[in-house]
Amino acid sequence: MRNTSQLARLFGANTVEKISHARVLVVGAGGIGCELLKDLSMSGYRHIHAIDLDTIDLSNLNRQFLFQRKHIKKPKALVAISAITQFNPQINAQATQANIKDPQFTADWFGHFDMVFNALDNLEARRHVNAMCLATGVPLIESGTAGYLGQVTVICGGRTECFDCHPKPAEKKTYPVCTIRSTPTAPIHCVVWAKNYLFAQLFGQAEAEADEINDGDDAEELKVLREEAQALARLTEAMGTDDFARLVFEKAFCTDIERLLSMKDMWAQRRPPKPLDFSELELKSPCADKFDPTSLPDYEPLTIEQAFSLFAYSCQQLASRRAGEVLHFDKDDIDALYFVAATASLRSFAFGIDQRSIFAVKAMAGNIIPAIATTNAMIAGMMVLQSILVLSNRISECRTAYLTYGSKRTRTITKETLKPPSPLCPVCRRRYLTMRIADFGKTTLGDVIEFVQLLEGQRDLKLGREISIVEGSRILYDPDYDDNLTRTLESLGLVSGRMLTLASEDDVVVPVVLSICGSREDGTESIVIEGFERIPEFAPLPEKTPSDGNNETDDQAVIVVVDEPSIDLASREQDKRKLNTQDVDPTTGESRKRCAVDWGSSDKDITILD
Ligand SMILES: Nc1ncnc2c1ncn2[C@@H]1O[C@H](COP(=O)(O)OP(=O)(O)OP(=O)(O)O)[C@@H](O)[C@H]1O
Ligand SMILES: [Zn+2]
Repeated sequence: MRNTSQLARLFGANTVEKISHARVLVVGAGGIGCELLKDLSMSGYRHIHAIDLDTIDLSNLNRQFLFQRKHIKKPKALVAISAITQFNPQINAQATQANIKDPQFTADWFGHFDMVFNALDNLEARRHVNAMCLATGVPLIESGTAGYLGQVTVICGGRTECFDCHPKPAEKKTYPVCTIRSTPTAPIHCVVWAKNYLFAQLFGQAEAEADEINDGDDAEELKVLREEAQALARLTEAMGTDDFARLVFEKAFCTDIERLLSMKDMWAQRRPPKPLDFSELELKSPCADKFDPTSLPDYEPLTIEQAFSLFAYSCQQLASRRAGEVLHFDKDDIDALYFVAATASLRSFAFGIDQRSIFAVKAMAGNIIPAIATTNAMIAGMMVLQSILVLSNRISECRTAYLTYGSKRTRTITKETLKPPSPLCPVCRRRYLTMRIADFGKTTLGDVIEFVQLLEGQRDLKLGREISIVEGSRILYDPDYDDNLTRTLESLGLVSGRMLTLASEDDVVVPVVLSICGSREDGTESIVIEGFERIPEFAPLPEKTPSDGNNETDDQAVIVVVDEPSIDLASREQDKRKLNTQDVDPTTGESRKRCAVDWGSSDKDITILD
């Protein structure tokens, strides 16, 4: 760590003092999280809590530098915290392996931190942390990266835009390694396998690391990886010979599938795959020399014979090029695309999965964005700089910063001032209230409802009489479900710090944080409500017109679309450009950027074998 005098020269002695006392939470110890934890510990932060639900994977090691091979399968948060503690033994860091959305992380728990850093990879968790920070008034530093693009912003409830002030692009799906390697069930799984595994292993950079794998905790998994890499390495020796296509085919669509079939348990509840027969298909298909790939339909799924011919043809083409260069998949490289389309199609035939056209495969394969360590490092650094401004109460100097690359802008990093909360934002418009309850063991849900209805008459919560009460995804009460009315909050598992959502029939939402108040001095009220002074003053929402599809009124109404990438490449390109260009704020008419990255993108997850 830099010594205190160096830090004081950089940030000022007062700020260094504040940094050393600040309690900060880092959510996510992956690509950005590892860089961030290292930077925080090197910048004088001492009270750091990291949380991550995941364990370390072989594929994380190329960019998550706090992790080593011996840590595979160990919890990310724990290993990351132990690594930064070695950099600076004076820090008082804690780690938790858990989902940040778990109810144990109550509003009270969030409220104990001075600042929260999001280093996440999905929209849902980001939105949750955003809501918790707004509810508790804790500043949030939000971040995201996608390939060479990155973004950092600061969210201070009531003062700045929040994460939900503008609709985000739909979230994309993540793919566990075993789905890709062993149990594909959808066309995209086959495309990811063809591109990231088969193509990369055969024609990309030789995979040296598999040879260095040591036996350890996860010897089984590593052994299989090593065997697979070695078997493919042996095949590349046959590249350029007449046998090459047959050997690849037999390994990928016969031997490997037979190996999977031998794991009987795996197929107890699933349809087992069928190995494909090279000789049988060879007899039915024209040989590679006479085959013309341009005769294939671009927009229709291939037949198995067409897929086979395309496979043999593209193998031959790529093998002749591979002799002189290492190949990288590029959706515009026609040989590479043909190989991926053909092998994805053959795998789909083997596993009984729907077929996709070459055009659709191009869209799917082209959408995969690699995670880049340098981008993560730059974004993490910017997060720390923003955090120091927040701690010094210089929020007005905080900026949303964008990292761009390859665009026409001359600067790689651009910034823009923070905007006030959007009057249309369903999350910022909420009235975050605190309900103080004297005794969770005595107060019933019925008491709470009675109290809210009384309050409605006095304070105009805009909930009306027909309210429902939800905790997370659990419905506790609605007008058609009153089973819990006589149950105490304690018996419903509600403890201090949990957040209840009160919702009206018209989707007006009032989040209420439960809190214990002990016995009240006057001994009269068992429930009181606080926080009205924090209610933002927004003008009423304009009447909705039928074309206003975008303005959600409540996050419970949001459907996170999990779909495969659109096959409309032209509009995808337009969408991508939209993400990076100036846009007009509908509420102020001002020109503004929306975002540089896809906040919900988990595409990095599918570069499993990079
Ligand atoms: N709800 C959540 N609670 C806690 N941690 C989460 C939650 N959602 C995601 N994370 C963590 O956020 C981190 C995001 O990091 P990153 O985007 O680098 O993903 P990764 O899984 O480490 O890498 P890759 O996906 O490229 O293999 C991950 O470690 C992930 O486990
Ligand atoms: Zn908002």
